[in-house]
Amino acid sequence: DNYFTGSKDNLKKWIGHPRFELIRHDVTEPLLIEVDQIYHLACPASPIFYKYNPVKTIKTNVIGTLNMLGLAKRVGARILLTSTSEVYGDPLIHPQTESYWGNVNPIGVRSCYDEGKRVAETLMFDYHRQHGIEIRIARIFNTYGPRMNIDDGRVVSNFIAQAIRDDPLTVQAPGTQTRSFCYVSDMVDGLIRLMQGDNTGPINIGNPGEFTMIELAENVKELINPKVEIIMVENTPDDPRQRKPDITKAKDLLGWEPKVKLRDGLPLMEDDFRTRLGVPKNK
Ligand SMILES: O=c1ccn([C@@H]2O[C@H](COP(=O)(O)OP(=O)(O)O[C@H]3OC[C@@H](O)[C@H](O)[C@H]3O)[C@@H](O)[C@H]2O)c(=O)[nH]1
Repeated sequence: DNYFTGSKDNLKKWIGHPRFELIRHDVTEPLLIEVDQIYHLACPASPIFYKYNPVKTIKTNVIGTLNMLGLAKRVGARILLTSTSEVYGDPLIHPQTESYWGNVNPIGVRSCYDEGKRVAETLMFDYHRQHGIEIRIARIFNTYGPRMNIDDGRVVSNFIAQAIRDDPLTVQAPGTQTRSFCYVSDMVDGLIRLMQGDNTGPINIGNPGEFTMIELAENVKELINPKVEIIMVENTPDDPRQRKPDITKAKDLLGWEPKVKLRDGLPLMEDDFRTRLGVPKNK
């Protein structure tokens, strides 16, 4: 981790464990270690963070992926890339299947991330075809859960922190745009199955339960703070209008299906946020 968005606090309980090693490193620099498997997850994933230094974001996706593929080639490791639902851009087919090539703006403010991940997928397949590297590609859909950075900026963490702090929930206009939210433990289970299985992917890993941002705000209000206000604020450019994974491949090839529904996952995240913010439930 280079700790650009991550936190050592999240790993406190593992530090000192004989089977755990933490290295401060940035994947845009080469890394020489001995490994059997590489989960290449490095890249800021929240739009506010990946847009903060777009040149660095694209370097992470291109040079970082080249470095990790170089490592995989040198030691003969299998490598898994966490790609993203953002490779579908503002999708014109719904739900999104892996065979859809996407509708992406190549010069927009999100391009450092969505085009960056598209190049990362290309590099993975070129190393596979040219050098016989064993690859796995997951296309992750919106994911949430405990231990997310409270100021991460993504919608679920924003709404939960706002509800706990009695601040208005900021729905970005028009509020009818949709997302499908996957709980973190389901995501981890999907990634491990993909790594251990025989399929290169790309495979969508996400929860097909689809919500508008207004519906998400209403759920957070009802479950966490019925008195909180919901307000409409300005959106950012190129915000995808709809997003929902087709998970037929994940079900058929990995035997994977998400278990945690949004209304069960939100309170688990609320508990963690309340502890870290120091605001008990019945304040
Ligand atoms: O406070 C907020 C924040 C966000 N939103 C809206 O919520 C929706 C989701 O926004 P987020 O910032 O959480 O995430 P996005 O879907 O834009 O991007 C994410 O996509 C999938 C992953 O690859 C990444 O985690 C991230 O890029 C957007 O429509 C956004 O306009 C709000 O309504 N209010």
